[in-house]
Amino acid sequence: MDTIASTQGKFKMEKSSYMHRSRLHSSIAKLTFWSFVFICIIYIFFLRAPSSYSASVPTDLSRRSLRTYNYGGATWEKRVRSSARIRSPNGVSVLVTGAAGFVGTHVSAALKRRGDGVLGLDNFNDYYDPSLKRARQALLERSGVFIVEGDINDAALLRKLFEVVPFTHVMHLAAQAGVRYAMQNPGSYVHSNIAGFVNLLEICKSVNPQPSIVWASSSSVYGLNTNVPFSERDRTDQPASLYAATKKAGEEIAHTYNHIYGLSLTGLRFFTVYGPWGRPDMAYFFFTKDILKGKSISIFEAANHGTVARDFTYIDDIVRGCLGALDTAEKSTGSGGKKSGPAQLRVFNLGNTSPVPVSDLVTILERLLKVKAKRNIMKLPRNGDVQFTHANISYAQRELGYKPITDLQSGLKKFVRWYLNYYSVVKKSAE
Ligand SMILES: O=C(O)[C@H]1O[C@H](OP(=O)(O)OP(=O)(O)OC[C@H]2O[C@@H](n3ccc(=O)[nH]c3=O)[C@H](O)[C@@H]2O)[C@H](O)[C@@H](O)[C@H]1O
Repeated sequence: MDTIASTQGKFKMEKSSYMHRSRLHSSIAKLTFWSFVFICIIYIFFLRAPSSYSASVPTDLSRRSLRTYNYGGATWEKRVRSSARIRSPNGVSVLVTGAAGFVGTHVSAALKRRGDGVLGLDNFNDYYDPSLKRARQALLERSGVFIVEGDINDAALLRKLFEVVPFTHVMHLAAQAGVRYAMQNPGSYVHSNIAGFVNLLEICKSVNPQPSIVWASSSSVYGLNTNVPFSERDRTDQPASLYAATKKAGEEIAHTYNHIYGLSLTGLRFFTVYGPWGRPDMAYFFFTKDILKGKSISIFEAANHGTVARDFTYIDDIVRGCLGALDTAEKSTGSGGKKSGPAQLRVFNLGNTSPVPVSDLVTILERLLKVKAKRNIMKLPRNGDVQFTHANISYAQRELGYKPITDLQSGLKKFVRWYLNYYSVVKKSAE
């Protein structure tokens, strides 16, 4: 054997021509066989895959295309069940969408702490640094919360989750956030805040039992409203940004699903939520980063040097509001996609009731960071920002027992402590 392989020359070639031919045939047969096996494996792989594989159509407009996610299988189902298992006598089982997000992480952790079953869902998109989302995921994992990686537009995945766990509640926090980014990427707002929300509601209305749903609306729905403080009864038909318009659309969509299918729906209008593990696209967060780097920050002011202010609300207060909403949510009344009676439909402001000018926020940060900011005062750009927000929270106080207790100074102190610690650890581990 090794002489044939190693010897060159005419004689040897002639002598071995039969063997060559037979080897050639056997090689072709082997190649055909292995190609067949390979094609079978690819075929089986795609057949077993959830519908999101075939639905994966990336578009520039949406940015949030349905990526390929892996789910299914006995081990995966076991993790899902274990995460969603209720561990306290009056506990509930909650599917938290956007669980690797800022509010989602805090709400998931709080639910888990009190013994509720919690399963997270998040698509880990790159709107802001996904490594922060991964760090939040790791934090939740340590407390026993599993986050399934997937998109709320993936109907097959949502159906599968409800097959594995009959969730009593959905805390829907997955969304495309950010007021100003809507001008850069309008499609992502439609994809997540409208199409994604409708997809989720379609699943919720058809499963049995239907869950009760609490979801994140936004203070931005008040848009150009000038009544202060903003009350749930005020008009919300003048959104100033596409973000606000999609959240307002969400409120109307919620009305429809409540009306037709008997889904119990509670919308929460969050007012500029801030705190540890926050969102890097928000002003308090990137101001902190830029002040520490000695970079100048832009502070917006309205016409005629008008003050721009926000009703900044601390994350722990928001979490209490979310839990209050879940705890007072009544059951949905439909089954098999049909309504059998009127169901609860609510919208609440969750704010702090004390607006603070953005320039004061910067002064607090300067004190906490012990660094003077390089302030660049500029005109409020016409890209969706409103001049001020101010929540009237009496309805939430009455119905949910909501009572914010954190002023901006104390809340930012906790944020800065977290920020310095988190980024020193990240920096150290990168060295
Ligand atoms: O309540 C909400 O529903 C929304 O809250 C948040 O939006 P906003 O209140 O606009 O927060 P954020 O961007 O932190 O700007 C804070 C302030 O800084 C001012 N601002 C901003 C940037 C800048 O460079 N300079 C500046 O002065 C700016 O004019 C503003 O006055 C969420 O991002 C949004 O997803 C949504 O949840």
